[in-house]
Amino acid sequence: MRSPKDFFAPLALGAPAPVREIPVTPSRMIHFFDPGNEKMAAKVPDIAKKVDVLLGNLEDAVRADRKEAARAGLVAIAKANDFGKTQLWTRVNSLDSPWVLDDLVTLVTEIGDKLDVIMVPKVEGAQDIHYVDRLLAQLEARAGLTKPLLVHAILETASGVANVEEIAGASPRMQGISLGPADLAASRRMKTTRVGGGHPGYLVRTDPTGEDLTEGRTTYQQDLWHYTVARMVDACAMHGILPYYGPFGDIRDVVACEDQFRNAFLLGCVGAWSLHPVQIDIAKKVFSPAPSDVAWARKVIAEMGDGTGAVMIDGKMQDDASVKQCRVVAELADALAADDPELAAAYDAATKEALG
Ligand SMILES: CC(=O)SCCNC(=O)CCNC(=O)[C@H](O)C(C)(C)COP(=O)(O)OP(=O)(O)OC[C@H]1O[C@@H](n2cnc3c(N)ncnc32)[C@H](O)[C@@H]1OP(=O)(O)O
Ligand SMILES: CC(=O)C(=O)O
Ligand SMILES: [Mg+2]
Repeated sequence: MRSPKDFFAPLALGAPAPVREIPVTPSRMIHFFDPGNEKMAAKVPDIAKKVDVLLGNLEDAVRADRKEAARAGLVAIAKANDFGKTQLWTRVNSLDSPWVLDDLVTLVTEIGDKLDVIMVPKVEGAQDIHYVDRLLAQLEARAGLTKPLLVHAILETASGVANVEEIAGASPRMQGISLGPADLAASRRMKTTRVGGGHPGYLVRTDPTGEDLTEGRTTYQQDLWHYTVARMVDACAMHGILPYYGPFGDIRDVVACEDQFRNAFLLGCVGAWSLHPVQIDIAKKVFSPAPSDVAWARKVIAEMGDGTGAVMIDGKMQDDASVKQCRVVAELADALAADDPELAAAYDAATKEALG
């Protein structure tokens, strides 16, 4: 553990100083693509206009014999394009793999100035972040980078969950954490066989109403990921970094995908992954607050004045704690609306109606 006094010191001579605050730019969807897949790569310039984050994936879902092609493809795409405000991230291979060292050396030295965040899979504890932290500092110094790269961890091992608080605070580079439900299920020896989402067998049932135990008993499916997402959100909030839901693998089931994303949004996550173009608009819709919620938040803020005391608004008691929640929603809405005239108009129209 570094001394608090040294926490913000660069870890290599010539490396840029770490950031003091994680930049909070929109990241409602982290759109995954395989940079070695020519069909997908061809779509990237157009997709970049629709997403907050574009992520060149080098890890799982890229075949072993395509790892080098994916890495080279990402270098070529980054060099050939300027994605403007759309962030460019990558997911490198896991730290125990034969590819990760070349991933980091190549990407940082070739396109380190184009990359915003490096996603590290299968993080087990702070030691994994410390390793990446030092290596990145050395490579940043070699590449002459002036802006430090940020690090995002995937929460997808049982030990990662047990250590999530120390992972979140392991380095000033830590930008955020995503839930990785597929590898996490495997690591925990859960008996699911899918990528994220719920399971019909994970349920509670109402009490029996008579002798027949099968009659008249409603069942309610439960959220397999509630505990982990809530714990991840707390760890991230404690350390001033951003939590995300990860992938929803049933691409066809756009309805359940929206539900899973919304659960994460309500619990505090700022975004989720889109694996397929069809999931981009789902994430945009879910992780942009609804106009009616924004209008309500703005109304409470307006009526609460300096935020102290208690008032009744439409029959509901408001005080310091509820106005703080309203500020979270209103500030997020303002940040998103600043770059999206359509969203800004929807928020303003709903606010006008609510305020009369
Ligand atoms: C557990 C984890 O680690 S999750 C993270 C790792 N997984 C990933 O990154 C998966 C990324 N996504 C994909 O590989 C693909 O979307 C798949 C395999 C899920 C589905 O691919 P397909 O069967 O080709 O889907 P589909 O036929 O609907 O695709 C339609 C078009 O969109 C393109 N497309 C599909 N996914 C993407 C994407 N993520 N980004 C850009 N374009 C895409 C396809 O190439 C296809 O192009 P075409 O019309 O020119 O042929
Ligand atoms: C996100 C991811 O990598 C997983 O679910 O395993
Ligand atoms: Mg995984």
